[in-house]
Amino acid sequence: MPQDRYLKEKSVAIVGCPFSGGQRRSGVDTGPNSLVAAGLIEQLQSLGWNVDFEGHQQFEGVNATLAQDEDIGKMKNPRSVSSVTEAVANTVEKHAKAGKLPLTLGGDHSLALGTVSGSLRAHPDAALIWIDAHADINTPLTTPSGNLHGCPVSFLLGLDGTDVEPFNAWLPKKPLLTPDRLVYIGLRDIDEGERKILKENNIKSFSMHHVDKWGIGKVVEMALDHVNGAPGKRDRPVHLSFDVDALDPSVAPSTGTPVRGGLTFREGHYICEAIYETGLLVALDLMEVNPSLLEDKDAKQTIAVGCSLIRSALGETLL
Ligand SMILES: NC(=[NH2+])NCCC[C@H](N)C(=O)O
Ligand SMILES: [Mn+2]
Ligand SMILES: [Mn+2]
Repeated sequence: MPQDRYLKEKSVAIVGCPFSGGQRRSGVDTGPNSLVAAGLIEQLQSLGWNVDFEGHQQFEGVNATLAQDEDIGKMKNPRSVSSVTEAVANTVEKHAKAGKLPLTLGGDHSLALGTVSGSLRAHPDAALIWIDAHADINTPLTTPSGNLHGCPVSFLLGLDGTDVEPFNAWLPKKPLLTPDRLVYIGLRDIDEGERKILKENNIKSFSMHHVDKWGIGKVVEMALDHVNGAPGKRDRPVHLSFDVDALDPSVAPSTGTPVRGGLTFREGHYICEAIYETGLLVALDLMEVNPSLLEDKDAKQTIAVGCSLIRSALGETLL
C-alpha cells in the first residue's frame, strides 16, 4: 500500500461540478450526479477512504449569467466560466490545504482551470498530468471554436492572450504552472495553434503514436520521469486531470468530443494505477462524462468506466 505522502489522512473530498458552459453540448452538467448515483461514494469508502461530500457545487447565479453571457473576443461564456472556475479554485484549495484529496467531477474540462489553480495554491510545486485526446491549450487568440474547455491549460501557464477580462480579475499575474511541470498522455486531436504552443514551450506530450510505439507502461514511466525526476527522487505532488475522451469511444462513448483511436480500457486504468502507486497524487479530476448523449447503455458504460478510473487512481488493485 503506497503512502499518500501529502495527505493528512485518507480523506477524499468530492467536488461535484454540474457545469457545461465551457462547450456547447448540453448534458455534461449531469455527469457529477450520475457518477455519484452510480455508487461512487460507497465504492471509495470500501477502498478505505473517508469520503467528504456535501452535495454538488451550487454556482450561484450561473444560469442567469449563462443566459446573457456575450462573447469576449472569440471566447464563449467567458463570465460564466470565469466565475465558476474561480469558485472551484477556492473549494479545491480549501480541501487540499486541509490535507484532503479533492476529487472533482465534471462537467466540462474548462473546470480544470479552477481545480489546478486550487491545487497549485496548496502545493505550489505540483506537477500536472493531463490525460486527454485534446491538449486544451488554445488561448483566447488561437481557439478555433471559442469553447473554453479547449483553453484551460493556456491560462494556467499564462500564455500570450490569456491576460484578459474577466479571468485577469482573479488569476495571478505570475502563472502558477510552468511548462516543465506539465505532461500529456493520449493526444490525437490538436489544433494548429496548439501544435505551435506545444513546440515553442517544449511541453512533453505523449500522443497515441507514442503509446503504440512504447506501450503504456513505458509512457507513464517517461511522463513521471519528466515532471517528477527519476524513481527514488520523485517527490513532487501530482494533480491528475483525466478527460474521459482520452479513452477510445468504444470504451467511453458518452462524451462531447469523441475522437477515434484512443486509449483502451486497460491503458486508461493503468495510468491511474501507476500514478496512485507513486503515493504523490494530491488531486484528481474526472471530466467530460456526458450521460445525455447517445443511448442509455452507452451512458451507463461511460459512467461505470468513470467510476472505475477513479477507483484505480485511488488505490484499487486486483491483488
Ligand atoms: N475538453 C475537451 N473535450 N476539449 C476539446 C477541445 C477541442 C478543440 N481543440 C477546441 O479548442 O475547441
Ligand atoms: Mn478531450
Ligand atoms: Mn479535455
